[in-house]
Amino acid sequence: MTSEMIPETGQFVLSNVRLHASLTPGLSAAFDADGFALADITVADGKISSIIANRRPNTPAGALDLGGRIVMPCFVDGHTHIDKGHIWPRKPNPDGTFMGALNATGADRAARWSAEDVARRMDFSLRCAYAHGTRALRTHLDSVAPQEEISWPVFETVREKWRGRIELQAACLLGIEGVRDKKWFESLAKRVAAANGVLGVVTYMLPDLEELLDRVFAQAIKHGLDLDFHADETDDISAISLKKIAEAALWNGFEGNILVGHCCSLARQPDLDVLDTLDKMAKAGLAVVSLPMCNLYLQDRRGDNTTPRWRGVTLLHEMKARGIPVAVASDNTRDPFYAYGDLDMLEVYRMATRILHFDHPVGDWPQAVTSTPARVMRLDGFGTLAAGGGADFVVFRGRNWTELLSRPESDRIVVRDGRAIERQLPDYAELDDLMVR
Ligand SMILES: O=c1cc[nH]c(=O)[nH]1
Repeated sequence: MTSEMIPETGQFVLSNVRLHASLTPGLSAAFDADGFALADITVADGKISSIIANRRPNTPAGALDLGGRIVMPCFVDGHTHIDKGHIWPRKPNPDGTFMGALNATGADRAARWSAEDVARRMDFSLRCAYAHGTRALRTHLDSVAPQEEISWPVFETVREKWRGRIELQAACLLGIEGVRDKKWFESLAKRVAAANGVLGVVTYMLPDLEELLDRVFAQAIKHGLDLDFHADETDDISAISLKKIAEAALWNGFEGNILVGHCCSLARQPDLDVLDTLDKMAKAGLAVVSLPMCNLYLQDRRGDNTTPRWRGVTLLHEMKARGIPVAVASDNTRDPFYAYGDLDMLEVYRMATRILHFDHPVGDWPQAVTSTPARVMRLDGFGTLAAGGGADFVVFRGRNWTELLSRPESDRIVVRDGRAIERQLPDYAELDDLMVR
């Protein structure tokens, strides 16, 4: 089976495909212990016209027999930084630490992030994401003055260019002390609202954290914005800004969506404190995105050649058990916060399975890279496979979890609007002129 075998137009049937229960809400079939069932997908004019259980001993005439290959809906990547992506060759992290990342990125941004530089690196990142099968992506945009005046207009142009291929959202990113400048923060919130964006800040412990959070919530309410936080990206057990966000959401009566990323320190805190925070998060309706690859890279790195002793990720299983929506996402790619990555959500899922134990049982963890981030991003119909929905899916070679998650699946077939797309990844050399030191 190759991409050329997918018809260019009209109606076709993909028979004997393996679908997961958590991603096919309308499918009535005998799912096995791993959550899979064999099915037939009919595609007509770019949409899925039916999905039915495969009960036939023989492939129906004219259908393509996929031999039990796994088919998943296109991915939704809910937390990325495509404004930073691919600066590593000109600005590596000197020691692999969080502070090393912050300082290196700040210096690079001030010196190099022109509109052209940001636009070209964003486009490069999106071509990677698209080729790997991503259909929607939220990026944070460093919005420390004066960068917001450059990156937001670039983002709006890039979003238009990519409409129909990748649905793009952006959230502003700044340390929460930036909110102390009320006038500037209000102007940023207006800019974000005008661009249909999401209001985001990075939270850590400050004496006036509660007051600053109230200002963030006030601006979100005033401008009708959803919220997206980076919280407690540290192993410091005294970092409890996640709990403060939940409390602020409750006392401000916030009704929009709130996504919180990282939340690393929670995994280091005593059980009773954790339970209290989880209760408040569930009550406040927070959703969480964990960034397993970036957390593994940055957390527990002391810069002294010692071996890391924890995985850096937050308590996703405990959150999920409380009904808190949980997702995983790419985060940074080839920048000082993470030296690697290619916006490949299958890689993220594979790494999450290993780091976070998305197995034994697999249950509905596949939703963490598909329908859960879609819900948080208010993207109806994304991240599931259903009759009437778009024919946007990825055909893998793997026929079970161990086959799917053991190889890179570089030859996967990505179908968008019923057609197999060209999956050529951009050449790094394209960015060489931007990487001169
Ligand atoms: O780009 C960023 C900023 C903060 N934290 C991250 O992990 N990445």
